[in-house]
Amino acid sequence: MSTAPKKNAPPKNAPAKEAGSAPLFDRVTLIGIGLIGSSLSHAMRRAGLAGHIAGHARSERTRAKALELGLVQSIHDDPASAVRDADLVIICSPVGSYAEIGAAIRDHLKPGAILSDVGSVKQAVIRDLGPNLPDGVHLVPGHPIAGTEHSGPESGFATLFDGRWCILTPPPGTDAAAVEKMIRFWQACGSQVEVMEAGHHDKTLAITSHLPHLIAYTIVGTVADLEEATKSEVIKFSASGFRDFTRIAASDPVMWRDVFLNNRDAVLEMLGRFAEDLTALQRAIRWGEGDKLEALFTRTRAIRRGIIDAKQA
Ligand SMILES: NC(=O)C1=CN([C@@H]2O[C@H](COP(=O)(O)OP(=O)(O)OC[C@H]3O[C@@H](n4cnc5c(N)ncnc54)[C@H](O)[C@@H]3O)[C@@H](O)[C@H]2O)C=CC1
Ligand SMILES: O=C(O)C(=O)Cc1ccc(O)cc1
Repeated sequence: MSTAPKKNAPPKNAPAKEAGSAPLFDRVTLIGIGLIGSSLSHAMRRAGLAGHIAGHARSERTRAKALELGLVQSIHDDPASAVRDADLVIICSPVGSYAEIGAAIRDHLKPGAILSDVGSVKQAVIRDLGPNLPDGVHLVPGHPIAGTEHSGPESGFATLFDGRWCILTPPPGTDAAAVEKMIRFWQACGSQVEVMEAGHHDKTLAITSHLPHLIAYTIVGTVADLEEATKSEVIKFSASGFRDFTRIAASDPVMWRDVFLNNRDAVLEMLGRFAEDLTALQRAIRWGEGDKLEALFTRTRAIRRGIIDAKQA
């Protein structure tokens, strides 16, 4: 019997919804209905967070799928009509699309509405969505640290955010009640929430998420460039280490292009440090400096054990 958590099980750490209590938001609009947008719909419906979920998707196929799967109660081919009367708008598309979406929706947002997102970088989001927002609209950017390598409206599931962090990066001076409401929203979706400054978020995620993805894309690309006979042997005998890299390197190309283009400075800074450390390892291998290799591998093993212990605590 499988011991994996059920994908539609109630969240462990979310407050239970009282029978008959009003939803947190009367109307929520999702812009972009892929992995994260569809997972949010599942999680919101599980917790009864929205009176009505509206959606915007560019393609006819995604709009039809979103209705068929019951992810939205209304679907719009134009973002401006999708956000009309919404109390909460969550942009769930690649971050490179935000400037265009912001320009299309800003004059149609309801006074008092919260504008949020799920993008993997945060300073660029404030840069692209913050200016020219109407008075009374509250920008509360967010980033769930939860995902998979899959994309599209069929790939979402209700438990994606359970027990995972969601980081909120409201710009200084953001209405405290709007931030508090988004904390409650994400907790009800199953997450633990941390509020942090956007620049700090981008530096932290550059090393914990963006660089690991870049390394995975590189190593799988290196294998792809090997001559055919060697490549088929690599695939045939691939140990789980390489297979883990191939999973990460199967992540959405447009989404990750936009992450690297929009967190350029922090990624380049971490990449520089990584390249120096890699060169030091190369040198240790060349000169047979086993003590250096063993000392590093001992330190990194302790980090892994620390992560596992922290999860179990
Ligand atoms: N995939 C992951 O594991 C995670 C992704 N994120 C962030 O979530 C966001 C969405 O990613 P996914 O759901 O994974 O991607 P996805 O590829 O599954 O879905 C994105 C959807 O946005 C649509 N889209 C693109 N440009 C658009 C535009 N101009 N207007 C409206 N829709 C547009 C696409 O057609 C697609 O349907 C990204 O910003 C990403 O950085 C955050 C955490 C985890
Ligand atoms: O699938 C994985 O291993 C991930 O790392 C998912 C992920 C991708 C991007 C994010 O901004 C957050 C989480």
